[in-house]
Amino acid sequence: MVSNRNALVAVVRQELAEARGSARALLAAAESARGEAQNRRRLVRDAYATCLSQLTAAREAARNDVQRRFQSEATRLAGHLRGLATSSATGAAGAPWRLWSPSEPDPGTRPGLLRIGSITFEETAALPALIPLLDAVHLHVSGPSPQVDDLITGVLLRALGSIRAADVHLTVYDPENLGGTLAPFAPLNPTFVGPGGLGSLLDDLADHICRVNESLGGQYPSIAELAAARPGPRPEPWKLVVLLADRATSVEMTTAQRAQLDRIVRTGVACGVHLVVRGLALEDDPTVERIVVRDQTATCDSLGTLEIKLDPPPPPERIAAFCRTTAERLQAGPDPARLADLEPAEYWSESSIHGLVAPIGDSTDGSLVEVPLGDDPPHALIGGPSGSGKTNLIYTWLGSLATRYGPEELALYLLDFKEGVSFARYVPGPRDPGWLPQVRLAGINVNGDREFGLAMLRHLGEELRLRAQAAKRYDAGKLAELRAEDPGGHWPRIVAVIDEFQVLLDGRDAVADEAVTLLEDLARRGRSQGIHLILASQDVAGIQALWGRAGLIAQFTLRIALPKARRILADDNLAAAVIPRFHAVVNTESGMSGANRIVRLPDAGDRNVWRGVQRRLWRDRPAGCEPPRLFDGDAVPRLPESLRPSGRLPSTVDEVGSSPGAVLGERIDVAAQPARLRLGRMPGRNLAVLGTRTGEACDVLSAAALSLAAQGPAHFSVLCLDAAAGPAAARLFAELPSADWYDAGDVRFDLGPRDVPHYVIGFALDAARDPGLKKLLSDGPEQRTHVLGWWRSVPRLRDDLGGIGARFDTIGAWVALDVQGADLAPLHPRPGGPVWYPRPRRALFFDRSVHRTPEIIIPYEVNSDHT
Ligand SMILES: Nc1ncnc2c1ncn2[C@@H]1O[C@H](COP(=O)(O)OP(=O)(O)OP(=O)(O)O)[C@@H](O)[C@H]1O
Repeated sequence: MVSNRNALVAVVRQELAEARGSARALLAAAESARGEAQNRRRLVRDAYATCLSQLTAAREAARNDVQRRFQSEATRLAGHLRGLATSSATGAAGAPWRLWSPSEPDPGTRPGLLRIGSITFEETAALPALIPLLDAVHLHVSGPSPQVDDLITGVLLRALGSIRAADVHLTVYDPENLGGTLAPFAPLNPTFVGPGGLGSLLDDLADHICRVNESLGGQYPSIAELAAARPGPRPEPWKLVVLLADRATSVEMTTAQRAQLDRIVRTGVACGVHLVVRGLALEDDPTVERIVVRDQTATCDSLGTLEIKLDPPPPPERIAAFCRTTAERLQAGPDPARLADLEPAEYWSESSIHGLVAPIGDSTDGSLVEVPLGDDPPHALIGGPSGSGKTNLIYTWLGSLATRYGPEELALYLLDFKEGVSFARYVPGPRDPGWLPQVRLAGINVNGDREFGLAMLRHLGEELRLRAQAAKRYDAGKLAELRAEDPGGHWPRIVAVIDEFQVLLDGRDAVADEAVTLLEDLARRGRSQGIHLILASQDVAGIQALWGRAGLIAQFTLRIALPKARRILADDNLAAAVIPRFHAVVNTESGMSGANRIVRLPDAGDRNVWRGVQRRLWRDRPAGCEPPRLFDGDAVPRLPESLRPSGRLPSTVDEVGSSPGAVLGERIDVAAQPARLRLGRMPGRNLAVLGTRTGEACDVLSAAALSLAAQGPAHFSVLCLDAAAGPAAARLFAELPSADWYDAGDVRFDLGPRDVPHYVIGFALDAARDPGLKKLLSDGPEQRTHVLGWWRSVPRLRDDLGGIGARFDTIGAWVALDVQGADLAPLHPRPGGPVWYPRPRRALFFDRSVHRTPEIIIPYEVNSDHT
């Protein structure tokens, strides 16, 4: 029993132990499963956290990017808007008060927008807040009175300051303050309307609108039509009507007055009537811009919900100064026309067949004054003391002509004897390669070179001859007939302007005599051939040559006198003495009193303004339009490449011409031709260059030698007997294809005959003191050996030719530099020597076989460094 029990106990124990063991195993498995689950949970949590932080970073980055893009877009947009705003409200319409001053509107432009404050948009820098007014809307302003009045004051000043004073009339209805609200504008003489005056004011405005509308064709244009309309002169000044209504006004307003007001609102803008209203309701209309003011901010129709931070009102002293100067200007009459006002509607649309008509300014009533040139009057004389505006007048006239008549209709020859470059603006320059297409020739810095004036007159004389011949062929009496008979011909009217022409005619010399004769011929016969002269001078009275030839002066029936001009008008015509600055008297009847027209001249001096016009004309130039010939008295011409041996290498097969021409310098003529000395096989065909200017003497000799070398096979002997001429002589020697060199240690003149022409180029030949030279001079030319030598004075040349009493027969040609005319007497065909006053870079050239009198030439610059 006991053992059974024990056995049972043992079994139970066993089972219990097993059960406990498996329970423990189960527990352990459960524990490990739990650990694993916990581990997994931690991993998931970590992954989630990483993912979350990555997402946050990505979101941040994306947001930053979007924000950055937004910022830059907004800044860019704001920049565009600012640019747009600046160009829409330029000058007085947009400048801050601190920098404010009135500004002139550009011709042909419509009024722009006006600044009233600034707007800030999404952290961008503030943009100007602009509103329209003239030619666009009426303004209705509501809000607290002082701020509204400040805003209206600012708007008025901006509007008035950005248009011409004469183009607007201001009316102020201010029953409460009797005009005191806008008192600073009083100097402008606005119409102030007091209490009880509103009804008649509205009636007057309605009548005015009717009248203007009828003059516009009876159709009130819409705002869109107004904006699209071509800018043109306004038929009437704008009427800017400020209605500062008090409570009584709106209470007492009659139905008829309300109806008139509504009519004005609907039709006023189209007819230039603009209301600026506070204290009165205006009916809804597209032409009403409403501004609602709240303390220092406002909103307006055209800017939607954007809040405007209002500008402070303009400082009273700005308004006072503006009104004072504007009132003074108004009293002085309308502003003179500007150069741009003289431009035609379309360039080059006029024909010059019957003459040239162009405005040069306006009269005091604002109408343009036109000046004719043609059969009558054919020529013009302009006079006025220095500084009275002659150059300005010529600029104006030329500008007016050049915009009307194209190069087929008009050719200009311009010469200025002043020390200056007035006409340089019409020719190609370093800053502008363009030119005025009608200009055929321009002379600047000509004051020392009267010969160029003569050359131009000769050229015009030749043109006159050609035209007369053509006219004869076609049996035509005047240019209009010639052009009708020969429609394919090129017969523009020629206008030759000579400023300070007295320089050309001054002095009793051959130049003055020939110039007067040529002028007389041109003045007499040019009329019918379409050649017109415009002569300007500061002292016409002093030109004896002119007054001595009544026939000449009688042709100049068009007279233009600037203030204080003498002798331009008839003796009993005193108009020039009394006209103010920048005015002129235009008289087409030789200055007779009773035929005066007073012109106010525009300011044509601004080179940049002119450059813009000229560029447009130049772009439209006809194909083949050559640049004008420019003669600049201050410029030194370079020896053309074609006249150097490198330009044309001589070859032995080339024929040697019978008399090659040595080029000595540039002739002072219209074609800028080289002056040549023919060196034929005849006695005396030698050249003496005379004077002490080493550089120019070397240039003359070098140009001569190089140009000879360029013409065919030749041999040269270069003699250099002066160290100062050494570098130039050496360079010449190096450039000549066939040459020998001699210097002080090796002087030889017993040079044997050669089978090609032989030229002895002698620098400072007077230093040789060698009797062989005399023989070479006399015998050489017939054997085709010619001496081209430089002697530093005439007596030294004489010594080489045999001393006192020597004859100069062997010197057939000479070029004198700084040698006085009297010293040249022995070499001159007429006793006393030539009239010659030496001046730098000018030489007197005489060739016995072609010249009757010597001619002035400009020695070429051969090497730019003068070595
Ligand atoms: N109509 C004008 N409006 C404004 N300024 C002008 C006008 N005419 C001339 N001027 C100015 O007056 C000055 C002298 O004018 P301009 O050079 O034309 O005179 P001028 O008679 O040719 O003098 P000068 O013979 O001494 O050269 C210049 O500064 C020029 O800009």
